[in-house]
Amino acid sequence: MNSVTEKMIGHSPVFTRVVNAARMVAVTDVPVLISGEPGTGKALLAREIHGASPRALAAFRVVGCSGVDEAGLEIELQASAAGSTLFLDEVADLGLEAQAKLLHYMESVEAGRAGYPNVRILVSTCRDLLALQKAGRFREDLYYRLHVVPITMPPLRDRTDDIVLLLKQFTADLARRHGRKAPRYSVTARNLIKQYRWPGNVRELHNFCERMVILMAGAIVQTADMPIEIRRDASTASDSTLFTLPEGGIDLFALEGDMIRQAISMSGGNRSKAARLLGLTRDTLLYRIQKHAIE
Ligand SMILES: Nc1ncnc2c1ncn2[C@@H]1O[C@H](COP(=O)(O)OP(=O)(O)OP(=O)(O)O)[C@@H](O)[C@H]1O
Repeated sequence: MNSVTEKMIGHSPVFTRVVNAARMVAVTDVPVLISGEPGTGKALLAREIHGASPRALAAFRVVGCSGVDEAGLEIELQASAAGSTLFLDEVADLGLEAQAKLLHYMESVEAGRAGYPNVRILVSTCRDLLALQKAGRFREDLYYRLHVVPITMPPLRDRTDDIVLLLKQFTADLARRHGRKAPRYSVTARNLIKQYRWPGNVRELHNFCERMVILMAGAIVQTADMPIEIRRDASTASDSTLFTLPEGGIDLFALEGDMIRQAISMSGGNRSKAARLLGLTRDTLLYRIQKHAIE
């Protein structure tokens, strides 16, 4: 049996937790509800759960639910063979009648009714299913039937530890696929990549790597070679001026002392907390407290 981690790249704690949950649920028959923003890897995880399950040798069928009505769903459900896995992508796009059909199907499979072969259901959504359920747009009974083991794929901005790993792996794989020499990244370009919020998540990072492999094969990617949205995001996030120096200048030493006093007071005298507020290590803060002779 394959491991769930085989194709899924990531080593951040939040990602590892997801993979561990997927590994545990893979060996069972229960439905899995995979939520998360677009491009976070929901479909890939569903495929990996199937691949790590005792059903790995049977079919894995994907049905995109957008535009699928009750009759369309019925056809898809009937086409699923015993022992296979059916992945319903964007399940919240099913209308209420189709939802009723799915619920009835899942209940019938679970009860082992004649004409209902043993098919495992995995679903994904990028919507807030609970909110839809409360708004009357998603059946409550179906919600709870699907909600046995919910797994939430974290957005890439919450697993920044994985960005460089994904960048390296995607670059190497895509360079091989396109028969190009992999580009390398300057330190500043790499920092921009780490700071960017990646609203399209792993898919956006993958597309970016592909673009760079094609356009910058064998070269060193500099800031100027990066897409405008990545440069713009970083300039608003970190490169922008934090504080504008007045024309008459300032007393930097006094300002530093003042900031340290404020941080100590804000943290109720806790030196570690104060250091965190100032983005310093505790040792550096203690050194500066001494330098400013702060009590
Ligand atoms: N952890 C990962 N390791 C390697 N590749 C990944 C990972 N997560 C996602 N990908 C890749 O990113 C792309 C988007 O993933 P996927 O289609 O699974 O996302 P999704 O959440 O289902 O997106 P959508 O909601 O838009 O359908 C795919 O090419 C997938 O192979």
